[in-house]
Amino acid sequence: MSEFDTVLVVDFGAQYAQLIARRVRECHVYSEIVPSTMPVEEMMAKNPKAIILSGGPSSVYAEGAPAAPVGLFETGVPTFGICYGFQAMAQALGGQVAKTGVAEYGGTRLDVVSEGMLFAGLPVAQSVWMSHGDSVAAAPEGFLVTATTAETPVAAFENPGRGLYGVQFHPEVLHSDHGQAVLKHFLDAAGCRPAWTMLNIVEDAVEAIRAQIGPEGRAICGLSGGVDSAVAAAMVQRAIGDRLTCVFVDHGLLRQGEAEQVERDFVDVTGVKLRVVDAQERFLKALDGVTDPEEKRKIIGREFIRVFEDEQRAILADGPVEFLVQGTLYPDVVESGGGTGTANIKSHHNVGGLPDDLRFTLVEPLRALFKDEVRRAGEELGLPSAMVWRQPFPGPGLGIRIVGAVTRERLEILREADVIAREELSRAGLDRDIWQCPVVLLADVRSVGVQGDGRTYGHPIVLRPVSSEDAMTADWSRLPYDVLARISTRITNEVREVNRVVLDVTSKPPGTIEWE
Ligand SMILES: Nc1ncnc2c1ncn2[C@@H]1O[C@H](COP(=O)(O)OP(=O)(O)OP(=O)(O)O)[C@@H](O)[C@H]1O
Ligand SMILES: O=c1[nH]c(=O)c2[nH+]cn([C@@H]3O[C@H](COP(=O)(O)O)[C@@H](O)[C@H]3O)c2[nH]1
Ligand SMILES: NC(=O)CC[C@H](N)C(=O)O
Ligand SMILES: [Mg+2]
Repeated sequence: MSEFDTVLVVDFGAQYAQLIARRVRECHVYSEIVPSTMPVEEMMAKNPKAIILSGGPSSVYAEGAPAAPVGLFETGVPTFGICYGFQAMAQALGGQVAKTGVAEYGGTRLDVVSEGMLFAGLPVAQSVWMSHGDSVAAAPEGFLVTATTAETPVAAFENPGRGLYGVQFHPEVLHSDHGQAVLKHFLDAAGCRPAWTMLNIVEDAVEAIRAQIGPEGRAICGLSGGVDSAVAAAMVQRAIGDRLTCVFVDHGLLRQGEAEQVERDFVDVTGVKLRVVDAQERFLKALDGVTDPEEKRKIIGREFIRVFEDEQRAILADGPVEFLVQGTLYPDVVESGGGTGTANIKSHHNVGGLPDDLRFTLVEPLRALFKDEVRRAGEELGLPSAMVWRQPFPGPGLGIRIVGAVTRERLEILREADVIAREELSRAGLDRDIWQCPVVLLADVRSVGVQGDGRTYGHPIVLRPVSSEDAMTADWSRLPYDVLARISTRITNEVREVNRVVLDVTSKPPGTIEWE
């Protein structure tokens, strides 16, 4: 008998497939992801103790929609359907799935109507995270409906005799109150033993990097001052020492003080070789007049690589550089549409924004991880906590926080508003409470104001404070009113052209964190 049990996550193109796998691993059960197109015999060859069917962007009744793997429910392996997986299970077993016309996105109240196995011992009313437009209208025969919501009469069902369970909500996201307990109940019901332990992420990664780059290879690393690139750089430095050169690109889309922070928090601590490139001119020129978010992202992704190529040539004297290290995380990959059948939500500059003619071999030690796992690795590597706990800032920077074309003047306005928001949030001691607070300039929107007894016709600034664990889902942060008031007053007083400050009160889903 194998030392540990395996759970397969069958991926229907979910945003959250890795998250499900990770939650299973947190229950000390080994888990891996397989595409929904894998034949059942192949799945069975992996000897799974349980199977989880993921969510996905399709509708089960649509032509060409991925179906539950043929023969799966006859194998006797306990199976848990989540969202699309729940709908696919219902359909395959003779239930009904339909578009009810009412969608649920974000936090939703769930009422447990029958405890069953999944909800044993849990509160009858709980808050869960939903993201669906289709619903199970009728459960298959022999299934007990265990939960409902105001809009979804069949929000969970089970048939313990056959080892089949399903929920419409997403137990894998942290915002679902008892999600992890529900998942654990399924794993227990399936007889999975908590015998698997996560091996040391850092040591494994360093070993893999050494093997990939080889004894002579050289690498450059895009270093942004953010936690992901810092951790990736520190791992690579540990693996290949001074054959690594870091490159910080000032693309003109940075916030105030960004460059200084990289020097202070990272270079001083690690002694890594750093080159700072002033590339403002080329980025702003390439972005001139561009308003489409995806186009902006692709341009920024391409220009980053062009800068890295210039650096590749510039340091040729020390020997050729074949490898490019990036702090790519799993959310960057999945949102860029990088899973099997996964929708493209936005092209992250470092994944979906890469040009086709990339002349580097990528080194991405964090590609399967989530931010909080990366932070843990950063602490293990001994990086300073200011670095490890820094709030994320996207690579395309302020370029995707100006809704409209990017100009120097607009960047200046946004930079001034951003620094005020950050100052006030820090002063109120809220830095660790919120995940990040994008400050967005609606450059093509104007509204009427009255300032100094005169009429103004200025732009709105949007505050987007969110709480999150891993950026896959988020909720808007309930900031104290007096902090919001101070930020609003200061921005409208101190930043010319801005006469209105608005608060974004949208969760993710349905909104993403950044506006573009
Ligand atoms: N200004 C920059 N100069 C060089 N490389 C950059 C820059 N901005 C981003 N990158 C590269 O793109 C990768 C992805 O950016 P991303 O913002 O997701 O990560 P990060 O900046 O390292 O961390 P964080 O998410 O905490 O901001 C980075 O890890 C880094 O390799
Ligand atoms: O390096 C990055 N390159 C990008 O292109 C990019 N787009 C979004 N983000 C950051 O990712 C997290 C999730 O953001 P969204 O909810 O907007 O997709 C949030 O933390 C965002 O700030 C990016 N980071
Ligand atoms: N998140 C999901 O799996 C969504 C399933 C399906 N596309 C729906 O909207 O209902
Ligand atoms: Mg960043």
